[in-house]
Amino acid sequence: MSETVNNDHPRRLVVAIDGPSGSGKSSTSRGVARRLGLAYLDTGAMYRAATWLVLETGVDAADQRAVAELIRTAVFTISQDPTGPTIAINGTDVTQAIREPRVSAAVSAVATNLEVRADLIARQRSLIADASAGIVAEGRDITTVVAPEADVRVLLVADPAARVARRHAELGGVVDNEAVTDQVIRRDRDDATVSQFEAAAPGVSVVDSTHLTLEQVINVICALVDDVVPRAIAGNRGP
Ligand SMILES: Nc1ncnc2c1ncn2[C@@H]1O[C@H](COP(=O)(O)OP(=O)(O)OP(=O)(O)O)[C@@H](O)[C@H]1O
Ligand SMILES: Nc1ccn([C@H]2C[C@H](O)[C@@H](COP(=O)(O)O)O2)c(=O)n1
Repeated sequence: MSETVNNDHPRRLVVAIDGPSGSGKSSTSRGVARRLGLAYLDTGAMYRAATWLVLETGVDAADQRAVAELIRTAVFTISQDPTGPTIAINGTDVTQAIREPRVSAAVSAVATNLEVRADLIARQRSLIADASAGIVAEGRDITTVVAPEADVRVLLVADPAARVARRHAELGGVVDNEAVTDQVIRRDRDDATVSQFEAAAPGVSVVDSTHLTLEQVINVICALVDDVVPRAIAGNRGP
């Protein structure tokens, strides 16, 4: 399907999207960024890359100071192209490796390390500030902590059953339900101890994707952008 891209923005547009696991943040954010000609930042990928490094180096994930020190000195290299985002840490491309179940199982331990959070939040703010053509950034605390001043702030939600089913399908239906439920529901419970993504903060629009196709969700968010920054996408909607 061809898509019309508009990058003739009247000003630098920042779109912030938060939500629980499997709500569709990554797919939706990439679609919105593609349609509006914006960069794309997957902040979850940064926590995953940090976790990959912890596992790779054998640092004890429970040793919060050691983990924080390891990440503080790490170099992240991130491509913000929504058609093919990549991430490397200390020179190793981990774009695929960070999706492995061992990383998904361990990531909350790193993402709930408050020193690591402070470090990655600072890096994310700077990446957003440097995105000269504007950006769609997604995660758990973008609307509330990383970029509360974003032009458009969205909390993307979906019923837990839909989120587990989506993740199950994404993993080819071969991973047992208990493991998938752990990846989605248990991880949300742990992550929610440090970020507020279960209820919308004031000024944040809730979009429920349970009964919407991906295309419909992208349309809803582009319409929210249109409301806030009319010239950003006027006349440039994709099919
Ligand atoms: N509106 C939708 N309808 C049906 N399936 C969807 C929809 N949005 C996304 N999906 C599918 O659901 C799965 C999870 O989507 P995605 O990875 O974008 O979610 P996420 O919120 O970024 O998850 P996580 O936070 O765990 O990375 C993917 O397979 C994606 O194709
Ligand atoms: N801004 C963010 C982004 C992500 N996390 C945590 C939550 C997840 O456990 C992990 C990986 O995210 P995902 O790729 O599943 O979206 O990182 C966070 O705490 N804050």
